[in-house]
Amino acid sequence: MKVKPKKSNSMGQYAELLSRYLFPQKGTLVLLTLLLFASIGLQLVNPQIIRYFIDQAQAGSAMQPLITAAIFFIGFSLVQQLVSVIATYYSENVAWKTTNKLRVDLAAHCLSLDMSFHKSHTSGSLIERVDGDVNALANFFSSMIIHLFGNLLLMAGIIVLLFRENWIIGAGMAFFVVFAVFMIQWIRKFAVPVWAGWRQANAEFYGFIGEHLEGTEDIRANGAVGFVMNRFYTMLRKMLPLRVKAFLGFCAMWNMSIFVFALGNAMAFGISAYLWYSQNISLGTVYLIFFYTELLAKPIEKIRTQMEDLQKADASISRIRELFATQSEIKDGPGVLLPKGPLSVEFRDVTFSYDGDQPTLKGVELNLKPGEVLGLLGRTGSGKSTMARLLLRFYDPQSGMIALGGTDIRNCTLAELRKHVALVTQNIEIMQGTIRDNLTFYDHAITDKEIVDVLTELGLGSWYESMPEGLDTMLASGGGSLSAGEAQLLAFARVFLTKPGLVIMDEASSRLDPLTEQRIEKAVSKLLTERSCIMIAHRLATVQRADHILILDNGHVMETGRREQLAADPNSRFSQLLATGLEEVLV
Ligand SMILES: Nc1ncnc2c1ncn2[C@@H]1O[C@H](COP(=O)(O)OP(=O)(O)OP(=O)(O)O)[C@@H](O)[C@H]1O
Repeated sequence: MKVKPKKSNSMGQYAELLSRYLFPQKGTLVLLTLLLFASIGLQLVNPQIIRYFIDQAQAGSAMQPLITAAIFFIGFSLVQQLVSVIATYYSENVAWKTTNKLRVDLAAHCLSLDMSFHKSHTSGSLIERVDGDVNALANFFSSMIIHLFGNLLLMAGIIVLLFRENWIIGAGMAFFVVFAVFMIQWIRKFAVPVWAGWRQANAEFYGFIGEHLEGTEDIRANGAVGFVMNRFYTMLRKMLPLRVKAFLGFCAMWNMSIFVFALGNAMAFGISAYLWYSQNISLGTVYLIFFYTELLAKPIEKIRTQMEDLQKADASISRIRELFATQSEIKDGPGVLLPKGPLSVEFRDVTFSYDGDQPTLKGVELNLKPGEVLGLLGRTGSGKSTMARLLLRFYDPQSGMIALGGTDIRNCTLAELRKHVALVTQNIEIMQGTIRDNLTFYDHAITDKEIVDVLTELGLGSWYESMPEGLDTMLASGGGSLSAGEAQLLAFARVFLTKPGLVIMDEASSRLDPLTEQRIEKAVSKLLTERSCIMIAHRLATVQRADHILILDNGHVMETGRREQLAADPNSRFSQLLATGLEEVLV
């Protein structure tokens, strides 16, 4: 897996992301910008109406102009509310559509990455990327740019209008804006790091709870509940001072804002009082100045939070770009198609290592004819599952070649290869969902009749009939509602439905009850007809089905040959295994 070097986010990268995800929404963006202008205009106009109202009332004017002004004021206020509701609707829409597209792209990219990537990244960290970081970008996409620009415009509009009233109040309030931004930024320097510390402690705490809830069975079985609780209390104790500090920091920020804006109001009142006494402005204008000063608080606060969001978005963009830059080493081949029906399997001098250091498979050779069954034997850790992983191209060997139906598997696309090769492992994943979804993996091309036929054929007919809602019956995550045998048979049913040419089966090594074993034996017989099969065998009965035997020892082929021949040769390792009993020797 290659990771391109990380670069800091330049404007170009922002532009790239915006043009790719936001540009398709340009119509809505134009509408949002227009709504924003309308909202700014309405916010600036309303105080002017109040000023007019006060001045007219003070001058003892007739009722009619006052009523008209009041109606205009109410009308504009209502329109402003309406504009803000419509703008919220559209900005949420843009945020959802753009981030969803990004989420889909990231999820698809993660799924396309090879196993070494997934082994080195926990599912939690991927969820954090695909959802957490993308959520952090929602605001960036939906409104940040427009609102940042809009708030700057509103602030500039207020200052310009104040200058229009009187240059002293204009200059005074311009100074106040600079002072307020500086003070709020200054106090943030102290408050933000304590918040970051608190969030980090929080993330660790939830990670701890999640991990230990998942491992509840092991913790109880090992009598470790007391130790875990001890650690839990220790973490809580460490969190208290962080929480107190974080809230004090928050309080300091909040109080600083109130203090700064109170200073602003005091200054506005002071200047207004002076101008009013010197008869430079009317009482209505005093109110106008007060109103605009109050209105100034909003963009200053908003610009501050938007700058914070921009910092968060910047970190998320870096992480998302890094993930997109991670490329899978397992690439689609030119697209050669595999033949239909049972596939021959060939390993030619295959050497493979997970870490590029100690080889797990060394010079492995195998020749299996179409429709034959290979019994793959070897001690735990000898490399049996690794051979299966190479056949599905979860990894590629460092040297040698693997062919199916005479085609080098590196020449097929991954989708084509995985359509023809099915893997049934001991760990059967049952997802929370209907029986249908669990069997078809959401492939709507598979009909209900096909599914029911396969279930009946595998001896699951009466089990299926007992399901209250048929194929729509929900199965619990992890297959809690199924017996081990039923779960195994459902895994076989999945394979039957995909109709592969090669089945790789990692046989369950644990003993099942005789009845279930019998059902599984029958199902395996059906599974093997008209298919090639590689069976990682743990039971004598299974080995008896094999045409060919391959025994691995520490990544080497220790012995290989036709089963009858090896069984007949008293010196072969296989005949010794048969004599001793497979389970005792191999497991
Ligand atoms: N993802 C991995 N990264 C690094 N090493 C691995 C990885 N998977 C397996 N190995 C190592 O490769 C060797 C072979 O593992 P493999 O799973 O193929 O053995 P196996 O014969 O199938 O064993 P078992 O019968 O216990 O399943 C082991 O030493 C194992 O520790």
